[in-house]
Amino acid sequence: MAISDEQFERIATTVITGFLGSGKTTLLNALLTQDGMENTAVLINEFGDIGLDHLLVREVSEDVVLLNSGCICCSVRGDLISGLRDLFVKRTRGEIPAFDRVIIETTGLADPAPILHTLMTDPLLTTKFRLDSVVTTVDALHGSGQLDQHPESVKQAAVADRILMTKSDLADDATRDALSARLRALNPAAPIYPVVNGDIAVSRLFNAGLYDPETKSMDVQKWLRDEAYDQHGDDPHDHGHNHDHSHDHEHDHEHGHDDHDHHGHSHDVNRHDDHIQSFCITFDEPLHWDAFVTWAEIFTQMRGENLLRVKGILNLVGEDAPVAIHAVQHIFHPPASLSAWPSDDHRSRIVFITKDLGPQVIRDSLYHLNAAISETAEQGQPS
Ligand SMILES: Nc1nc2c(ncn2[C@@H]2O[C@H](COP(=O)(O)OP(=O)(O)OP(=O)(O)O)[C@@H](O)[C@H]2O)c(=O)[nH]1
Repeated sequence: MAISDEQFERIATTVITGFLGSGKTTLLNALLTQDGMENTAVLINEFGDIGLDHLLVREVSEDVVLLNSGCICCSVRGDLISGLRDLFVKRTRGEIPAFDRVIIETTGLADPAPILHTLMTDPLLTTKFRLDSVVTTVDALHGSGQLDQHPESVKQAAVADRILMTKSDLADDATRDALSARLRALNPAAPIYPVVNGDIAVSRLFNAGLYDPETKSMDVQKWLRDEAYDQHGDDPHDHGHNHDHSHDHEHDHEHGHDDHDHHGHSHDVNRHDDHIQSFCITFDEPLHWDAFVTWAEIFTQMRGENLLRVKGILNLVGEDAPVAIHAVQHIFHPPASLSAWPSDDHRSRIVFITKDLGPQVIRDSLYHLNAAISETAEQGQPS
């Protein structure tokens, strides 16, 4: 699925998030010593003890700008915009090296949504930078308690493309396994890598976005990973949840525990995280774009805070090729038109990680909106 080089001229951006003290700075320090990281610019909230002369490090403050809605989930970060713009201008003028990647480290208490919204919506940033991956650090020992007590910690795990279980040397097998199962239930598609002192190859963390710079194409299947989620079929009257947990998670954690289900999220674990659900909704019949847009407007306006992360590939009426959609809470990324289907599976598939919002209401509302628009379109046809 070749696409124009323009997409790849945009600078890949990785966001590192994770709870206070979960090892973000340790990770960043370790990453920056690896080969191939020489052209990386870093934006961090505090300088801390990072001191790498050859790198471009710039501090950003907690300057958050509320959009018209006045909602913190929908805010954009003015400092992030000015920080990235400033870096880009200096790069263009040759005042700093031509970095080809940016890493943004958030503060430990940050809700990552405003940062992602900023990268997804600011008109200048979206033409110069592309969100490549969200990497979330979770403390192997304290992560479970933090998920219980801090909603930001749950959001940080839910929006991740990659989860690093940091300080894996400090937790025993049972603790790591329980946390791993819980994280998998929260975010089935993100690979979970156990890490000690930030020691992980950068290649595992980058290139998680829709655009694959190695092949210069869009790798939808790798990005969507809908096979990792529970599937909810297209019959609105059949809400039997298919608990076929044939998930295919990458998982480096090898310590032979027979009592741990390495291939699925256990329902014992789900009970502890009753508010968060992850699922995939599929539609066999093509969708009307108007139906999807109407649905998206209603849900982002009314339930945006409950939509932690949404990704999908849509089969649209009248279109031969699919469209990729992507949202974080209230904000939808501009849809990306693909040139062809990635496989023979031409169903629309949308994966959701939600809070207090189940698949049935989402599925039914989109199904009925689509049916209503189909009916209207058919009635408008000359007989
Ligand atoms: N034993 C062990 N300690 C670690 C590991 N990773 C980080 N630490 C320690 O954990 C502490 C917190 O690590 P940081 O990297 O500062 O965590 P952070 O997420 O950047 O912290 P904040 O910026 O305060 O949110 C430090 O004392 C690290 O040395 C690890 O894998 N194993």
